[in-house]
Amino acid sequence: MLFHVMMNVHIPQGFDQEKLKQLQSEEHERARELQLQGKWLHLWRVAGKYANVSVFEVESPAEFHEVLSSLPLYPFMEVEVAALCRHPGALEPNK
Ligand SMILES: O=C(O)C[C@H]1C=CC(=O)O1
Repeated sequence: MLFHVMMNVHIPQGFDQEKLKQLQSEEHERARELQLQGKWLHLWRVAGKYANVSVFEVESPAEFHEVLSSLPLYPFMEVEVAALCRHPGALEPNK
């Protein structure tokens, strides 16, 4: 199953900068793992925002939830999700 996700990260004002750096480093490591596992197919920065557009491929909505909530920055994210399916006009079977 494919999921399109928009993640907006909101760090509370005055949040400890060292703790933030640590969380960001853990987040990058987790993102790396998920990309290497083939679950995080696309990861794009939204220009000018602390936000990304991503596409995940997972087995089920339950796995998707597990993956997303495993992200260290998840508690600071506003997330918009759309489940994807193949478009009949798409030229190639795409992921
Ligand atoms: O920077 C972000 O958009 C937040 C998060 C998503 C992947 C990652 O490494 O950090």
